[in-house]
Amino acid sequence: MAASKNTVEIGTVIAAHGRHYLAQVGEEKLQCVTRGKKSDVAVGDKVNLKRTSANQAVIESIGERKTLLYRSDQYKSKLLAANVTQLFIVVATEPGFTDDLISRALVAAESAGVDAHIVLNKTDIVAALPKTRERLQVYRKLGYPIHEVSAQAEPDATRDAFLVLLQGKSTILIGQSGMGKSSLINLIVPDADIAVREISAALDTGKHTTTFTRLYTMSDDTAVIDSPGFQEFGLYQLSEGMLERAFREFAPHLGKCKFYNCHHLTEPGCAVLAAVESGEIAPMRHQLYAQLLHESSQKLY
Ligand SMILES: Nc1nc2c(ncn2[C@@H]2O[C@H](COP(=O)(O)OP(=O)(O)OP(=O)(O)O)[C@@H](O)[C@H]2O)c(=O)[nH]1
Ligand SMILES: [Zn+2]
Repeated sequence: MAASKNTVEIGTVIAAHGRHYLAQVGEEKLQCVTRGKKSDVAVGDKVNLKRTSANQAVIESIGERKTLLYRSDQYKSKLLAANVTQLFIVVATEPGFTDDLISRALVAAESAGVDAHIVLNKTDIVAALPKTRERLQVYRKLGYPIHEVSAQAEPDATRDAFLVLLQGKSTILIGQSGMGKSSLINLIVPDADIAVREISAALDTGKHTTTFTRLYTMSDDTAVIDSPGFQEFGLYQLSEGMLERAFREFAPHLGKCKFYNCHHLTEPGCAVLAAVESGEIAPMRHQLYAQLLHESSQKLY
């Protein structure tokens, strides 16, 4: 029997589309809205709900978040997911990926206190493997784990490796289009396609089935979140202090610049610039830092 209208129930937000949400409450999926114009609910949020009908509810409040991942442009920020413990960036031997997106995702993870890993898919395309490994070396040196898999050529080994990595965690997968993220999700979550159809019917997203973030519950303490591919990963919301700390290789040099308020851009006696000069910090990473600092100064909200 459905709970009475006045009981507060606890659910997990498993999909968001505009200001419409789908929450998992036990075995049920409830269509939810927020009160008023609030739209600060993220996939992964634990929410307190009050039912308005058998399969609908209003989100009364959001439980305390362990983590919150978000991105933003000049005008507003966009919640990606709440309560995730790790972020997997999916790349492939082919087609090519951009370092910009990888580093932005790493910065987002660092500033949210989320562990970041890189998944290199399509290792079966051996001709492109050495070059790809070489490109990922910069991240390996920074200490980010890199997992090599092949969703297509070694599905069983790939699934097994993932299940170990995901166990007990809440993991969000992100990646550029074509990297094989959908193939990996389908391996890990056997009924993913059915779940997506169910969710998009409930949220009435029409044909835009791949444009929303959704959460798959694997077990009580294990969840996987699939996020749509995006071209832009703006991080306008990060302050200068957050940015310099999100580049983990800057850490040994922070506080050692000549000027205490050094921006690490052109200042004389800058310890970060000296480390770039000596090859200790990759120029590509410092360039992205400068770019992100520029973006955050353009923030209009
Ligand atoms: N050779 C090879 N191809 C793969 C592998 N995994 C996926 N692919 C192929 O790569 C292409 C993209 O895979 P998808 O799973 O659709 O990739 P996606 O990252 O979800 O991309 P979008 O759906 O565009 O976001 C498909 O043609 C897959 O068949 C792999 O391990 N090896
Ligand atoms: Zn400096």
